[in-house]
This record gives sequence, structure tokens and C-alpha cells, in this order.
Amino acid sequence: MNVSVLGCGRWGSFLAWYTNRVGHDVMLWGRPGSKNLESLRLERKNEYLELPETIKFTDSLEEAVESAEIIIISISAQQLRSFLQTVSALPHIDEKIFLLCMKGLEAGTGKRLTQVFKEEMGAGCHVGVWLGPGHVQDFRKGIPNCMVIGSDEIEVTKKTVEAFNSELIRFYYGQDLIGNEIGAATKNVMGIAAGMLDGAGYSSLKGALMARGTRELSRIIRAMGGNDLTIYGLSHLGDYEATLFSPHSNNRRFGEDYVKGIPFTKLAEGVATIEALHHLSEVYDVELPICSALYAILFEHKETSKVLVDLFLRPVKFEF
Ligand SMILES: NC(=O)C1=CN([C@@H]2O[C@H](COP(=O)(O)OP(=O)(O)OC[C@H]3O[C@@H](n4cnc5c(N)ncnc54)[C@H](OP(=O)(O)O)[C@@H]3O)[C@@H](O)[C@H]2O)C=CC1
Ligand SMILES: O=C(CO)COP(=O)(O)O
Repeated sequence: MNVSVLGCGRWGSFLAWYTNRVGHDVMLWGRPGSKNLESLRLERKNEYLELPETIKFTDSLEEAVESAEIIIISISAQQLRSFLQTVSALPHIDEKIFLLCMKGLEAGTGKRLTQVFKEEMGAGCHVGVWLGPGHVQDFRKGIPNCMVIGSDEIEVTKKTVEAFNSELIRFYYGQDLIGNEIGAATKNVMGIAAGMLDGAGYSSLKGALMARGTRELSRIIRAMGGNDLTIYGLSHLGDYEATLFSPHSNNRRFGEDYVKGIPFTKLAEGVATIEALHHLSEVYDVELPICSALYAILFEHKETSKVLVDLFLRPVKFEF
């Protein structure tokens, strides 16, 4: 099958490598002027992996979209809407399947990425999400993992799982698009919190973070119409090892560097998601104590240690 991957950073380049490895003809797109694309074209490798000669590169969006049956998008979540405004002008887009391989919520609106997709591409365009745990560094070593693909259209879920399942990634059919999208975006938020605990020397609190974080996020999923059990699936709890405990996680590292006062320059999607959650918590009137604490630290510039103490001083309550 012809597959195009739009976005050639850390994850996009991996997705091109992986989909080619499982037998597809793959084209990897980067925007004109992309340094990532330039160096891939020059050396066929980046800091994460090497790409085989069989993968084609292009900076023509029209060529990438036109030539593929399945189009994977992996760019920074906050850029999705403006990016899709360009993609939506291309011909035959309603004949394709788009898979969003990105974890975020739109800051300002709190919208899920498939909602943003439908608004910009039209309700008739086919879209799914590919989420769950995995770092390029681990897959490249041949260490397998489990992920989830989901869509409002079961045919999209089944077709894409069939196209991409392999001994390296075992896929599950997603059953709750709302829960999976919120779960995937918010695991980055918990990753930032975990990094802050690591940076402050409080790593032993990460167990409590996992227990209470899943609890509060299950409430927002339920309020939004999803299944609160999804928080315990691959897109969220299943991604904790790769985020809350992994040296490879950008979000965890962002949190750790933040409390140490070190600037972090790579993409940490959880930052904008914290802003989006602040909005959702007000819209749905759901209390999100941990997410609000992170909002206070990052957006209201409150002192991390003071915010942590305040969390501990909240009134005692029943666990469930
Ligand atoms: N297990 C999983 O499912 C994983 C998922 N991810 C997710 O993948 C997504 C991308 O992350 P990652 O690859 O680490 O990020 P990177 O910063 O490495 O790459 C982002 C890519 O997006 C491109 N981009 C940014 N803005 C635009 C725009 N307006 N138009 C077109 N292209 C744009 C960048 O272009 P340029 O090359 O010009 O900079 C770059 O190629 C995130 O949502 C992340 O959460 C990441 C890792 C694992
Ligand atoms: O989603 C990921 C792992 O599953 C990548 O997480 P980071 O963006 O925090 O590195």
C-alpha cells in the first residue's frame, strides 16, 4: 500500500521507518525549508534512526497526499489546525484515510485533534488516531510494544490495524475515541508532573501521582462523554512507563529541567495540553487538582514547592 507520513521530526521519521519495515511504499513529507528534512535527504539519518533507500522524501504536500491511500500526520498538535487548512484545499482528500499520530488538545478550545480535523477537513473525511506507548530508541533496538488505533469508523480502525500490525507493534482496536484522545494528550501532562517530582527529588511520589492522576482524568473523560475506564488502557496508563519513567520522554525531561531551571528546547506537548485542560475543567465543571497545580506553576508562575504543599493540604476525602 502507498503510505505518506506528513511531519519528519522524531516520531514522523520513525513512522516512515516502521511503515516501510512492515512492507508499504512510503513517502516522508517535510515542509519546505525543514532542517529535519534537509538532513534526512543529505544523510538518510537523524539523531534517532537511519532510513532505508526505499523511503522517498518530498516537500510537496500535493505529491505526498495524492500518492497515498493512508496518510499519517505527526506534527506538533498546536499546528494541526493551520496545517489542515492547507491540506483541505487538496483534491481527493475524502478518498483517503488520515491517521493522526500525535498527542495533544488544542490550547484555547480544549478540542480533541479529531474534532479539529473534522472542522477543517469536513465531516466526510476519514480519520483515526494511532496512540500508545513507544520510543524510537526502544523500537530501533527491536523491543516490541503495544499500541491502539481508533476511529469513529470501525472500517478505518480495522483497515489501518491490518495494514500496520506486526511483531514489533501489537495493535488493539480502540473503542473510545474521546477517552483515547484525552488519555493520550494527558499522559504528557502526568509526564511533566513526574519530571517535576524527579527534579525535586520526590520520585517516590510517582506511584501516588499515577493513582490520583488517572482518577482525576477519568472524571473529565466521563464528563466529556467517554468511558472512564479508557484511562487505564494503552493510550494513558499504558504509556506511563514510556513517559513518567523513561529517560527518553520529552515531557518528563521538560518537567525535570523546569524545576532545575534548565531550558528545554524540544517539543513537550503536555505544556499546551495543561492550558487546554484548564479550559475543559471550567467548561465541564470538573475538579482537576493535579492539572490545576501544573497550570499554577507553568502559567501563573507559582513556586513549585509551594504548589505541592498546597496539594497536600487539601481537605481529606474518600479515595474513590
Ligand atoms: N508513541 C507515540 O505515539 C509518540 C507520539 N509522539 C507525538 O508525535 C508528535 C510529534 O512529536 P515529535 O516528532 O517528537 O516532534 P518533533 O518536534 O520532533 O517534530 C515535529 C514535526 O512537525 C513539523 N511541524 C511543526 N509545525 C508544522 C507546521 N505548521 N506545518 C508542517 N509541519 C510542521 C516539524 O517541522 P520541521 O521539520 O520544519 O521542524 C517537525 O518535522 C507529538 O504530538 C508527539 O506527542 C511522539 C513520540 C512518540
Ligand atoms: O508519546 C511518547 C511515548 O509513548 C513520547 O513521549 P514524549 O513526547 O514525552 O517523549
